[in-house]
Amino acid sequence: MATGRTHRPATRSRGIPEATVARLPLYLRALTALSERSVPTVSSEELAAAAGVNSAKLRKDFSYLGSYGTRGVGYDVEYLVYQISRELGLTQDWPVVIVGIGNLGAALANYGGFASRGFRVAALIDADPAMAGKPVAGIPVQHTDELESIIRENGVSIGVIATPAGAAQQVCDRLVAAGVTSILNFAPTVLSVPDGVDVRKVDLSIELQILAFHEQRKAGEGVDHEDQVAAVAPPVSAAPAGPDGPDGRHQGPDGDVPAVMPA
Ligand SMILES: NC(=O)c1ccc[n+]([C@@H]2O[C@H](COP(=O)([O-])OP(=O)(O)OC[C@H]3O[C@@H](n4cnc5c(N)ncnc54)[C@H](O)[C@@H]3O)[C@@H](O)[C@H]2O)c1
Repeated sequence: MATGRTHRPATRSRGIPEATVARLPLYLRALTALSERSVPTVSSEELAAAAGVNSAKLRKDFSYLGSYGTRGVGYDVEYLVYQISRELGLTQDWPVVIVGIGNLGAALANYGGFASRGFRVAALIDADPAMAGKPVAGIPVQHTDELESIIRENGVSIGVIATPAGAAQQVCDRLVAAGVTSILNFAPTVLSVPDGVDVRKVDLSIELQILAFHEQRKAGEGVDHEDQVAAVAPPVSAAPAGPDGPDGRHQGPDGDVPAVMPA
C-alpha cells in the first residue's frame, strides 16, 4: 500500500539493500503467521510463497542477515522472527505521533495493529481547537500548539501526517525541527525534508491507478501496447495532483514507486 522511497542510498551503511529492507516486513508478516500456528521451521520455498516473493531472492535477502537455514530442515521460524524484528528495529518500542485527526487520522489511531508491531501511538495532534481534549481511540487529541513539547517529552522520532495537503509541509517542518527524523506521509503532496530525514509516502489512489493500468492492459489484449501506454500514462504520472495536490516546492526523491506495506 505504501508508495515512496526513503531519502537513503540504495544500499544502507550496513550493506543491506533498500529493496531487501522493503521485503523484510513481508517475510516478518508471513513468519508471524507461522509462529502463531506454532510451526517450528519453514523451507525457503514455503516462506517465499507465503510472502509472495521469489525463493532465490528470499535466500539472497536472508544472506544479508547472516541467516542461511539448514539444508533439509529450513529456517527456524522463531529465530528468523527475532532476527528480522531486530534488523527492522522492532525489538524496541517506537512512540509515534499522528498529526491531523480527521477521518484518516482517526482510522489510523483506531488501528490495533501498530502496538503489536512495536509502534505506540504517543499522541494525536490536530489544529482544530474544538477537537482538543476529545478522545479518539481512547487518547485525548492535543492541539498543534503543543506539538514541539509532545515530541520532546515523548522522545518521538516517527511522525504520521494525515492533514490536508496544504498543511503537510508546514507540519513536516515543525515535526523535523522538533526532532522527528522519520515521516509517514498520507497527504497527497511531496514533502521537502533535510538530509537524514526519511519520508515514506502512502497513496491508495496511486495504487488504484496502477491497478487500473493493468486492468486496462488485460482488457485490451490484442490492442497495440504502445497505444495503451500512451493512453494511460498521463493520468498515472499526474496522480499526486489531486484537488489539494503538490504545492510546487522542491520535490524530494521520495517518489511514487510502488512499495510494500510494513507487516
Ligand atoms: N494516502 C492515502 O491513501 C489517503 C487516503 C485518504 C486520505 N488521504 C489524505 O489524508 C489527509 C486527511 O484526509 P481526511 O479524510 O482524514 O481529512 P479530514 O478533513 O477528515 O481531516 C484532516 C484533519 O487535519 C486537521 N488539520 C488541518 N490542518 C492541520 C494542521 N496544520 N495541523 C494539524 N492538523 C491539521 C483538520 O483539523 C482535520 O481534523 C488528506 O490530505 C487526504 O487527501 C490520503
